[in-house]
Amino acid sequence: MATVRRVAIIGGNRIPFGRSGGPYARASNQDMLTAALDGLIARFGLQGERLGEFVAGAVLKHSRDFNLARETVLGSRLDPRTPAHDVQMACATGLESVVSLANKITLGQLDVGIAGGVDSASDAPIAVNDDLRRVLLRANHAKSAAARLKTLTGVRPRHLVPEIPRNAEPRTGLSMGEHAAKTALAWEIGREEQDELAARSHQRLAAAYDRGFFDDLITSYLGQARDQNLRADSSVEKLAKLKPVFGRGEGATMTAGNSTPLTDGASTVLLASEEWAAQRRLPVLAYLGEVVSGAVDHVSGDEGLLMAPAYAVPKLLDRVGLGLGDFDFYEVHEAFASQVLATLKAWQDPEFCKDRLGRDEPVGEIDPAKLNVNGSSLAAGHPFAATGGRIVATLAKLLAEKGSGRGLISICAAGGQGMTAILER
Ligand SMILES: CC(=O)SCCNC(=O)CCNC(=O)[C@H](O)C(C)(C)COP(=O)(O)OP(=O)(O)OC[C@H]1O[C@@H](n2cnc3c(N)ncnc32)[C@H](O)[C@@H]1OP(=O)(O)O
Repeated sequence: MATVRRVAIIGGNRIPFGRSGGPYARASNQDMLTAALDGLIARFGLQGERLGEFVAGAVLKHSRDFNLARETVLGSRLDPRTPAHDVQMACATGLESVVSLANKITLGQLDVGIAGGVDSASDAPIAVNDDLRRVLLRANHAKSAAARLKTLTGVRPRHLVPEIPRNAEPRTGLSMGEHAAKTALAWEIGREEQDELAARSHQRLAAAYDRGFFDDLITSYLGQARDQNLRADSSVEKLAKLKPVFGRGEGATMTAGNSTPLTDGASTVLLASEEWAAQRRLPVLAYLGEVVSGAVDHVSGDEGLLMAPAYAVPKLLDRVGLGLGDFDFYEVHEAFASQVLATLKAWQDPEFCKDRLGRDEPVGEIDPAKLNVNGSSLAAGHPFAATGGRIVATLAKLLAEKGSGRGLISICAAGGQGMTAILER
């Protein structure tokens, strides 16, 4: 018989995020995830322990990483008898890993585990094309060396063209930036407000580092002690000088400064039942509350690719009987500044709220002073699957610092999806 128990967030860890082709250019997903995992293990004295599960994922995975989480456990300081499995929900992978693990703790199926995520934009999986793969498979099945050689003589120059993963939606062919540019245009999101949001993200992340907020959340890695993308001196004036990179003509407002950079990094979060935490005398930072995922039809409908949270958050609020204003902190993943602003605008728009959400009143506004108070993905960078863990650990610690309260997480993801959750203390 299943029980239902609260899931405690005990702590998080990550490596500083690096820009694609930067300090981690030669590190694999497994290397980075192992570093983030071992950092967490060391912090909480879990060396040699057999945990309930390690649940993690990556968006860009090599075929050799068919169960990346399990291989990471085997290379880590955990007891190798700790089971592990992979999760994939694009940019929401990290949060989905947390939720997937938390559900097993809630149901009493296990007491403690670690969730995580990693991505390397530097080490993207380049594959051989389908034609060459078929020749190689035939050669592999050949009964003799001569037959194998004969099959291989069928290789033609066109077979050598590699399959390079494109940063594009499979069903539209547009990159996420191009999709976001269309949404920015539709919602009339201006350049200056995007640059303001981006500058604030950098300034707040720098301030959080300076006050030591990340001292126990980040393990230095390969000589990197802070997120490489962070520009403490960022300003609207500097950002205004950058040329648009997504969209066309006068309506193009999205630049390298108000978009997340391609990033490498990894994060982990320790979750447990309250009983386990109490037995270990480990303080609980916060508890995972309600969770809602969502998806929009960005292919045949007129929805923006990254607008799923605009739908999922109101559903989450209704489920728990709260208003948008009833939170102390809001962690809204900054895929692009324009994306955050379009989502906020949708919640204030009477027409969107009536026609799309079926509400008589707008969802409401978020106090900018409570939004991404320690900066977010525009400043830290966005190694796709590692962002959820970064956000959960940041928000849990903010709530622990405050002593009590409630925080809202909203993460948009490729494929027209999104994950939202509440943390409370
Ligand atoms: C659900 C989701 O999360 S969807 C989001 C998924 N993520 C993505 O799609 C990634 C999107 N990002 C990208 O594709 C790339 O990072 C791009 C296209 C935006 C930019 O790529 P690049 O042009 O290679 O960026 P690069 O780092 O070289 O920056 C371009 C210039 O802007 C400058 N710049 C970048 N950021 C800043 C900043 N914050 N302040 C001032 N200048 C900046 C750089 O210094 C560089 O200047 P330079 O040309 O004089 O050297």
